[in-house]
Amino acid sequence: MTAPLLRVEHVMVQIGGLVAVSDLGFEVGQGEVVSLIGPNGAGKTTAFNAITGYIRPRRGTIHFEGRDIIGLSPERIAALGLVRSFQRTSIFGACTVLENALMALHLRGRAGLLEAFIPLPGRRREEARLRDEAMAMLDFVGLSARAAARADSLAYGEQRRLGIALAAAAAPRLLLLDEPAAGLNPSETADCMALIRQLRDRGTTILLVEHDMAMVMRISDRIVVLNQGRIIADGPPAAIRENPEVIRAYLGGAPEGVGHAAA
Ligand SMILES: Nc1ncnc2c1ncn2[C@@H]1O[C@H](COP(=O)(O)OP(=O)(O)OP(=O)(O)O)[C@@H](O)[C@H]1O
Repeated sequence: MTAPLLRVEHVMVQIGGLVAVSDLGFEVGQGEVVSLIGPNGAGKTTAFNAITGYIRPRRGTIHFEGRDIIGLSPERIAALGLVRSFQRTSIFGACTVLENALMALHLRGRAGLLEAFIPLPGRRREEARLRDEAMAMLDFVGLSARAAARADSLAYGEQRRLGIALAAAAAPRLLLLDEPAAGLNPSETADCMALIRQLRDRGTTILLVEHDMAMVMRISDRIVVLNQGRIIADGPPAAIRENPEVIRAYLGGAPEGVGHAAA
């Protein structure tokens, strides 16, 4: 058996005096789509922040491709291939969709300072190549027809897709998506699911936090359930749906669709 891409063990995070996550432990294997779910305040965002280097855990270990990443900066972690989705706010609204895509490719570091030293014909070739790559990326997320539009003129679902495309531009090994379907209508959610599947098929492993249970049940290979800062279940959707502790955790004002009792 190969080592998991991500291994989180006994992670404890304190925010102020409060224990936001008490004992987090789960793995994400290469090529999987794993969802992290749980009622409000369960610790999902905190877990994402710890994995991506925005919060330092008090205890525990986080290994990415066998390497301990606790203490590394978010930029360093991203450079290793563990990337978090850009939120809608990180899209430059006043720039065109294509310009946003080009900026994401530049940030990836292929182009950049070095470019200034390339002789002009070479630079033009490099620019044309990047443009082609940016267009291919927009085509991939179904936005090539909108390339010349200002990003803030896109519909909400399109902006979310652009956000995912910008994160995917880094060609990450593991992509963390924070509520990719939030605020989307059913047809936009279907597009978002198709996009996640395409990313997985291209070799990107996906870990997502999502409240849309219908989507989580359909898209996940495995679901990790957090409640009050600890893991209460970890397994394939069919097992999670039937898990009494999960159903209990969600009863009383939880997202619809977990388990038959809550449905
Ligand atoms: N900046 C903060 N200051 C104080 N408490 C915080 C902070 N961030 C998180 N917490 C607390 O830590 C716990 C876990 O919160 P977290 O945001 O990780 O949960 P979540 O599962 O992402 O919730 P939601 O689904 O509502 O986004 C909660 O009790 C929350 O109140």
